[in-house]
Amino acid sequence: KSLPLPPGPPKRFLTGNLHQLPTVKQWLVYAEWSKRYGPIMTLQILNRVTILITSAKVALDLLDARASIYSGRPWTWMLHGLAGNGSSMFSLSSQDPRFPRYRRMLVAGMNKRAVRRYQPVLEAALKEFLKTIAVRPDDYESVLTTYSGGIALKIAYGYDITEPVEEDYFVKLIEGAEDTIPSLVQPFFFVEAFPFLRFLPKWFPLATFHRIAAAKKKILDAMVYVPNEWAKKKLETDPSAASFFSGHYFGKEDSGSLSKAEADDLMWTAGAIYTGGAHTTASAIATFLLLISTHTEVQARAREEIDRVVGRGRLVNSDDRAAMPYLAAILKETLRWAPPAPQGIRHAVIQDDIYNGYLIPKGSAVIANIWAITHDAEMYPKPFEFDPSRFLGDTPQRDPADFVFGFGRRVCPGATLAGESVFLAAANLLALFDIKTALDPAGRGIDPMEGLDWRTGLITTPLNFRFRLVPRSADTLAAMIDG
Ligand code: HEM
Repeated sequence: KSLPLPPGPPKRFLTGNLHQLPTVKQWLVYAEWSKRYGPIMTLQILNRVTILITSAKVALDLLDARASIYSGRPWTWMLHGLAGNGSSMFSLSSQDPRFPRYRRMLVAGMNKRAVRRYQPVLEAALKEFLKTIAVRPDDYESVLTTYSGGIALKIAYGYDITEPVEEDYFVKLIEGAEDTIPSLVQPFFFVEAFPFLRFLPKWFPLATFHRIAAAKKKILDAMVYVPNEWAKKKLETDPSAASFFSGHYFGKEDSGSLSKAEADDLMWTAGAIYTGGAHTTASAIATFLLLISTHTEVQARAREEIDRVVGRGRLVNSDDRAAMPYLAAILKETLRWAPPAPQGIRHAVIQDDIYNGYLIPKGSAVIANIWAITHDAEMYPKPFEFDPSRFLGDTPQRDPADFVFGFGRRVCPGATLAGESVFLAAANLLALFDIKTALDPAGRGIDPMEGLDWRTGLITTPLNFRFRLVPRSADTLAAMIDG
C-alpha cells in the first residue's frame, strides 16, 4: 500500500482530475497526456481511481497476462445501481457466477462453426444492404446500422426487420441506444463518490442524475426485455424458427423446459448479441468507405484481386475470403487506422496488484486506449498513413485484431461474425461499384478528410462524410443483387 500509483496529471484536493476530464474524443487527449506521463497513468476522479494504459506492452502484460484479476468491470451507482444494468454481459463482473456461463453461451453461439451456419442470414442482409446503399449513400450511418443490426437481430432472435426500416421498432431502439452505457459510466456523477445522494427524492432539483438514470434504464431494459418477449411469442407460433434464442429456448432434450436462471442467462446473452453487434461493425464499414474513396490505387488493386478470384458474374461470398490477401490487409488497416471502440470497454482489477513498482489498487477502472496502441509509431511506423501493405510481405506488422477486439477474458465474442460481415460488405461494394469522393457544384472532388469529425462514445464512427457509388455495370448490379 506504500507504493505510489502510476503518474498522472496533477490533482486537485477532493475532486482530483475532474476539472481536466475531456468531454470529446478522450482517446486523443489521453494519448497526448501519455507523452508526458508514460504508458500507464492514473486519473483520480472524486474518490475513484482510473488507470489509463496507452501501450500494447502494458495492455498485454496486465489485461491479457494477468487476465484472472483484470477482467472485472467497475461497479457504478449509475449503471449498475440506479439503471439496474448489472446483469448485462457488458456490465457483469468476472467474479459473478453467471459470467462463465454467459461467456460459454456467447462463444459457442458466435465461434467460427456457428458463423458458418449463419451464412444465409449474412447473404440476405448483404443483398438488402447493397440495394439500399446504392440509392442512399448519404444516409450511410443508418443504412449500415440496419445491415449490422439486422444481422445481429436475426442471429440472436430470428427477427426480420420490417419495412420501412426507419419505422422498425428494434432498429429505432438500436439507433437511440448508441450512447446509453457511456453516458451512465461518466465518472463525474457525484452519486458515485457520495452514494447517500441516491436517497434524494427523484423530483429534487439537484437530483438530475436520478432522471438521467431513469431515462437510460428505460432504453437499456427495452433492448433486453422487449426482444426477449418477442422471441418467446414467436416460438409459440413457429417452434422451428432458428436462432441463438431458439437454440437454447427449449432446453436440453432430457431436461425439458428452461429453469428461471437459464431463461435469464438466455435473455441477457441474446441481448448482448443485439447490443454488441450493431454499431461496431457499422463503424468499421463506414471507415472503410471513407478510406477507400480517397485511396484510388488501393481501391484499384483490391478490385483487381476480386475480379481475378470471382470474375464478374456473381457476388463475393465467404469462401472467396482466403484467396483475397490484399483485401484482408485493407480491412486490418481499416481497423487499425480507426478502431471502432477506441477505448474498449473499461475493465476493473479485482485485487491489489503491483506493476513496475506501481500500486494498482483493487477496484480501479482500467482503460486500454486502443486508438493510442494502434497509432504507436514503434509498432506501426507512419501510423496516420493508410497503408495496407504494412500487413503484407515477409515481415508484416502486428495484426491489430490483437487489440481492437479487447483483452483477456472479456475479449469480444463477436469478432468472427464482425470479420465476416465487414468482409462481405467491403468485397461486394468493391465488386459492384467504383467508390468515389463526392463532387462539389463545379464538379471537383471533395476531400472528405478535410474537417472530418468523429463520434465520441463507446463506438466512434466518421460523421457526415460524403462519397459516391458508381455502378460498374447497371445490368450486372441488378442481376447480381436480385439473382
Ligand atoms: C468490428 C466490430 C467489433 C469490434 C471492433 C468490437 C470490439 C469490442 C471490444 C473492444 C470489446 C470490449 C472487450 C474488453 O472488454 O476488453 C467488445 C466486447 C463485446 N463485443 Fe464486440 N466488437 C465488434 C463486433 C461485435 C459483434 C458483431 C458482436 C455481437 C454480435 C459483439 C459482441 C460483443 C460482446 C457481447 C462484448 C462483451 C464481452 C464481455 O463483456 O465479456 N461485438 N467488443
